[in-house]
Amino acid sequence: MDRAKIEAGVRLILEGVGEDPDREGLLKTPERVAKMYEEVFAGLVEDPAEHFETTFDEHHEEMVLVRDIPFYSMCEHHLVPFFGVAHVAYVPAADGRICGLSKLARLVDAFAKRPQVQERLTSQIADTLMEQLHPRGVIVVLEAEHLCMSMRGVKKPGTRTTTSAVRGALERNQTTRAEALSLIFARRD
Ligand SMILES: Nc1nc2c(ncn2[C@@H]2O[C@H](COP(=O)(O)OP(=O)(O)OP(=O)(O)O)[C@@H](O)[C@H]2O)c(=O)[nH]1
Ligand SMILES: [Zn+2]
Repeated sequence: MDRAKIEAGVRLILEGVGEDPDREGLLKTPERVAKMYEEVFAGLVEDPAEHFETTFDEHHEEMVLVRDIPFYSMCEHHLVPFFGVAHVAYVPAADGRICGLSKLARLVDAFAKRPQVQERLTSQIADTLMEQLHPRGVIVVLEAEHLCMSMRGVKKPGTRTTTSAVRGALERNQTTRAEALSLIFARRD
């Protein structure tokens, strides 16, 4: 990532809004923001497939669901955060492999840490899981609040957007899909 370019851009934004980028409190702001962007856009320089180098041959053919994976992403239209939880479930194939549970959360992060729209983030997680594990099916559900809808524009704080991506057997088999959805949306208390 080109830190100098980000810093120059932030300085221009500060000037653009009528601030003085040379006043004490703002002196290090371009540098801080550049460091922050390196962190929140780290997914741009990461290959999500790398998280699936280690998998296990477990012959488990029932559904695996990791629910409530917190994520933070950046809306590509306004460059403000959208954030919430991801639920990722897959059904391993008969001759298929399972992955470490943490890898599902790493996969979510790899795609969340980019300029995104929620729909694409959801599909990318599902498609990569299909490619890497060749499972019978995958379902990914994301629930998120978009700050571009809360703090500005239409100003509707508290709205949550739910997106889903269903692949493979879960797409075809209504009973398995219903089971996944009832586990995902089961009451938490
Ligand atoms: N589908 C989709 N839309 C998004 C997402 N994040 C933000 N948006 C929307 O992207 C749209 C951009 O619309 P524009 O009309 O180009 O931009 P705008 O004038 O700033 O729109 P307002 O937010 O309505 O003020 C807005 O309706 C946002 O709510 C997302 O993840 N998915
Ligand atoms: Zn936005």
